This record gives sequence, C-alpha cells and structure tokens, in this order.
Amino acid sequence: MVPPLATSIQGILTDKLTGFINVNLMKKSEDLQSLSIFDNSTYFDELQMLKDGASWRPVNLIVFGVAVIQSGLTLIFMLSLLARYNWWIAIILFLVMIPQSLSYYRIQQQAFETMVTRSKNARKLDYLSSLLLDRKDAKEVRLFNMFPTVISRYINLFKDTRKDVDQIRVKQMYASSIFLALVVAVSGYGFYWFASSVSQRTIGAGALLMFISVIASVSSSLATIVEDSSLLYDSLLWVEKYNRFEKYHDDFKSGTKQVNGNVNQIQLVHVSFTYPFSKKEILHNINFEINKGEKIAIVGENGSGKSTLIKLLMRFYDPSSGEIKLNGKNLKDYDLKDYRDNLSATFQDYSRFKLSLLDNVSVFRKENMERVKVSLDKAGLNSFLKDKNISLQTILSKEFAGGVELSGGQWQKVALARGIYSDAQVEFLDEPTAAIDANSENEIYKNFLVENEGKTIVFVTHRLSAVKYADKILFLQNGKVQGFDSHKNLMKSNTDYHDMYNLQKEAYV
Ligand SMILES: Nc1ncnc2c1ncn2[C@@H]1O[C@H](COP(=O)(O)OP(=O)(O)OP(=O)(O)O)[C@@H](O)[C@H]1O
Repeated sequence: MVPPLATSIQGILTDKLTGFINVNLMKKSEDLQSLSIFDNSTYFDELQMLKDGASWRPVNLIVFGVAVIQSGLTLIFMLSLLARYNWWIAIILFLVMIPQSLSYYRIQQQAFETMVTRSKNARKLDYLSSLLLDRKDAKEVRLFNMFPTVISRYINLFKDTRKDVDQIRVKQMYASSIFLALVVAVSGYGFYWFASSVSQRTIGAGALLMFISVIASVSSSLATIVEDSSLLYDSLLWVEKYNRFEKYHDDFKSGTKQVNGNVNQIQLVHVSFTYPFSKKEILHNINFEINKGEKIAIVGENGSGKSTLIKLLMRFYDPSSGEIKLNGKNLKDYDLKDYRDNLSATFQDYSRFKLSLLDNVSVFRKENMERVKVSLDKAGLNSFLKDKNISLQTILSKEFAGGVELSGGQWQKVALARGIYSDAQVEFLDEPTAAIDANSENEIYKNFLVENEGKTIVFVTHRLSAVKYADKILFLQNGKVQGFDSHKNLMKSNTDYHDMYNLQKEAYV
C-alpha cells in the first residue's frame, strides 16, 4: 500500500477503534450493577491490560494481518520460482520455517502472559508514581517525606518486572539466531548446488543470479511472516481477553417487576452476608422491617456492618442467605433500575465529581435550576448562592480553569444536596454529617428528618444526639442486631445501648 495512504488509514482506524473499545468497556461496566466485581483484584488487572492495549492492539491486527498476507504471497511466488529449478531446495526452505515459527509463537505467548501477570505490578507502579505526582496525597507525602521510600520501591518493582521480560527477550534472540542459522545452511547448500549446476552448464548463469535474489527475498519474507504473525497472534490473544471481558457476567440479575412508585415496606428476613472473594461473614441473621415514612437510625461501633447493610438495602449486593423483601416480594424480582429510581443516598465515601456545581447536584438528571438552589439551601449551602465567585456552572476542582476548591464540610453538603434534589421516596444517609459543624448538623437533621413527613429515611450515625429524630433505632454489634426499637425503649431495655448513649452524652457535657 502507498505509505502516506497506509499511515492515514492506520491513524483513522486507531482513533476509531480506541473510541469504540473504550466505549464498549464503559458500557460493560454499566451492565455490571453489583459492586462485587470491584472486590476482585483480577478485574483490575485485566482491565488495566485491556485499557493499555485499546489504542494499538486492534490496529495491530490489521497492520500485521496485511503484512503477513503480503509476505506470504511474495514467499509463495519466490518459492515457486525456485521450484522450477530445484523443488526439494524450495521445500526444505519452506519446512525450515515451520518448527521455528512454532517456537517463536510459544515465546510470544509467554511474553504476552508475562505482560498480563506483570499488569499486577504495572498497577502498583502506576499507583506509586501517582502517589508522588498527584494532588490528592500531596500533603501527607510531603509531611512524612515519603519520596525516598516510594521512589526506591518503584525502582525495585520496576527492576523485578523487567527481569521476566528480559528473559523472554533473550529466548526470542536465541530462537531468531537458530532460525537464521538454518536458513543460512539451507541457502549455502542451495548456492553450492546452483553454482555446481552452472559450472556443469546444466543450467544458465542467470539462474544463479535468480537464486541469490530468491534467497534474499525468501529469507526476508520468512522472517516477516514469522515475526509479524507472532505479533498478530499476540494481538489475537488480546482480542480473546477483550471478548472474554465483554462476555463476563456475574450471577447478579435484575428482575422485571415494576415498583410503580410504591416502596411501602422493606423487610429483611434471616439475612446473612459475606463479601465476594472474602471468607468472613459480616452480617449474621438480620431481621427487621422498614415501613413507608419511617425514620430509622442505624448505630453501632466501627466495622459492625452498618454501611454493608445500606449496600444490601440498595441492592449493590445480594444477601448470601435469607432474603430482602420489597412490599412482600423478593427484591431480586424487581427491575433494579426502577427500584433504584425510588432511592437516594448520601454515602459515607460520597463522590466529589470534578464537574460543575450544577452537575454535582443534578448528576445528569433532569435539570431544574430552582430545585438545585432549594437543595443547596436545604443542605446548608445558602452562602454559596450569595457568593459572587461561585455560580452553578463553577467547576468544583482547581484542576480545571476557573475551578474552586471546597472544604470537606462543604463537599459533604454538596453530596447532601444531591440526595435532596432527587426527591426519592427512600433516602439513605450514611454518616451524612461527619464533616459538618454542629449548627449545620442540627439544621440538616431537621430538614431531613422532621420536615420530610412522607419520606422513608434510613440513616447511619455515630452522633447519638441525632437518634432523637428517629422513630426506631437498629443497634448493630459485630454484624448482629442487638436491638430494634425506639430510643426510649432501648434506653430501658438494652444496657449496651444505654451505656453507649450515656458515654457519648458525658463526653459532650
Ligand atoms: N468490599 C469488602 N470486602 C470485604 N470486606 C469488607 C468490604 N467492605 C467492608 N468490609 C468489611 O466489612 C466489615 C463491616 O464494614 P462496614 O463498612 O459495613 O462497617 P461500618 O459499621 O459501616 O463501620 P464504620 O462505622 O467504620 O463506618 C468491616 O470489617 C470491613 O472490613
């Protein structure tokens, strides 16, 4: 093909395929609605490799495919020319290619597998470099002078990773040398045969010149075929991994039943739960129910399973045993997206999108400026609405031009505004005020829990002062329900709860 044309076609294909594959990877992520895939480190390894190869591997299929076909045709033509004089030299030359090609393929496969296992290290290497280069960890990295250790860890890991690859390279070099030696031996013999035939005048002198050019062309075509087809094979292995990823599905399926806007009751019946790829059971035989309009507080020590319970209620995971029922039917029977449309949440590890204030609140749902403003106001951010330097279009990150940096508490309020904006029937709040000052905290709880009559609200809190707003409190200890009742009743009937509440009360007085 004409080189400039080939270059531009290759450029266009590279762009299109990169876009196509990355979009497909993102769409695949949309299919995987459970969080279980994120508990599997192999997922990150495979994804890293697929993302890294997205821009060039598929194009290699075409580039090397075309090169192999071109060299194959040249080879056949040249060998048939040679066969006209001496067919068995042509056959021997051809046979030399087979074992060498096979061994080359094997090495190439090893090189590919090394790269795949290496991707575990590649991710670690990426992480180590971003630790020192990114803004996120800049403060602690500098305070604790993490530079020398991180750099030396990077260098050691890099050396380790290179070791395997270098071994493969050496093998490749040996295989190429043996291949070359065989070709030289066969060609040498061929040259001897042609030269003797010319001296005995059984063939003309021109045949010797033809033999020399055939040998040059055959050996270069053979080398191209073997090398390019092994690179082609390498790209095919990548495509195979990509297809496997595309076909990947977990056991997590959406049902078809519609919620029809009625989340009247959510019931947990003998629910136990162990995270995927983990052995330890986190929740044990949980039984309780939430009725429409109720305000339920979940309290308990760190690690007692409060956030895990919220994840199950939102169906990010399914229980390992027992069932969660929505309006009397198994939650798994319901259309997942439809169910989640009825929910809203402010997570403990809420997202800080590097997008505009408007996007951060509306998150691509139907935009309604007035409602965004009301949500910000209810979340305690009315100061934002008066600030001349902040508009709804302002990007909430200094990494982008004109962006602003928010404080931890302001970020949490933006996350709360996002929850308020949705106006969903059921609201989950996982430690919604951890970073918020006492005055705002009170206001927020009032806004959420007192002035939200019809809404069902489940909130996790360590601040026991907030439990006064709850109809019922679920008291968790080591993944077990220790009590489920009103604050008043628990204070009377549950000594652990009573002690925990009083301890915190004393700390504040
Ligand atoms: N993805 C996960 N895979 C395996 N174990 C996990 C995972 N996420 C959490 N855990 C474990 O589950 C347990 C409960 O965690 P969870 O976040 O539910 O506790 P919590 O009560 O919300 O704690 P906190 O008050 O500190 O927020 C912890 O021991 C934690 O290590």
